[in-house]
Amino acid sequence: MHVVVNAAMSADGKLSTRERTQLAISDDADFERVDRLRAESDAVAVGVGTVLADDPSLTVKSSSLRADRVDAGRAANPARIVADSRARTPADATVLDDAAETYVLVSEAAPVERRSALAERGATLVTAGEERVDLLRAFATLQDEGLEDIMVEGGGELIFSLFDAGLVDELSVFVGPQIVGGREAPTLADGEGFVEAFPALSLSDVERVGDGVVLTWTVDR
Ligand SMILES: NC(=O)c1ccc[n+]([C@@H]2O[C@H](COP(=O)([O-])OP(=O)(O)OC[C@H]3O[C@@H](n4cnc5c(N)ncnc54)[C@H](O)[C@@H]3O)[C@@H](O)[C@H]2O)c1
Ligand SMILES: Nc1nc(=O)c(N)c(NC[C@H](O)[C@H](O)[C@H](O)COP(=O)(O)O)[nH]1
Repeated sequence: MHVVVNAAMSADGKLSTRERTQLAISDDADFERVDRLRAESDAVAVGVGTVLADDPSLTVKSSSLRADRVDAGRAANPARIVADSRARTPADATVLDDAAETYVLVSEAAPVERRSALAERGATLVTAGEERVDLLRAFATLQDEGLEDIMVEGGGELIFSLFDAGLVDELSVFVGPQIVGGREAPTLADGEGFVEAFPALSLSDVERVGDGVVLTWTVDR
């Protein structure tokens, strides 16, 4: 399995505002790069915080990239993965529509009626972990399902946990030309934070995009 985290942050490192509502940091050129990354992936993953804040579709926007996938014998859109310990994904969330297959990763603590509601909407549930999703186990199950190339779009809570679990192979970040500020605003890696054994990165690419820059690192092992 190969896991790429991709996100967009302001010049001061924020993924959105202190109100945690969706904020377009990427410009059109960067959203096109994100679309190409999605099109290359078997699945696109987010945390339920992002589903609740943004209601994303996580589909490939370019019809020619979707057609290329179909020509290659793949589904038009990559699968979608939502890490959702307590099955809080709303039944009417866009990620549950029929544009792509959707896996919801839940813990044992997810209420039965919430799980049933998601299963009724066609989601495939993967249960791993007691209170919180055990990402190592859940991702092993996804690999058994044939998902090899995973793109993670955020948010900061999920990204921190994936680094903590040693699951990230590559990180690409668009750093955009604005200041957002706010000590409560989400950053690239939130969660508890590391105080030692910081994941170390090696820079593999730097690309100017408009007034921003895309930084790509591989994660040292
Ligand atoms: N700029 C960007 O690239 C970008 C990308 C995605 C999200 N966002 C923004 O980020 C914010 C949402 O991010 P967030 O950090 O609040 O939520 P998140 O999307 O990271 O989701 C966190 C949730 O994931 C679930 N989860 C399950 N297992 C987990 C585990 N092992 N570790 C951590 N979480 C686990 C939990 O229920 C948790 O509440 C929104 O404001 C959104 O707009 C920005
Ligand atoms: N690359 C990127 N740049 C941004 O400026 C931004 N705000 C996000 N945010 C990621 C988040 O998951 C969004 O909700 C999805 O990018 C929406 O995806 P859709 O268009 O609904 O498919 N991602």
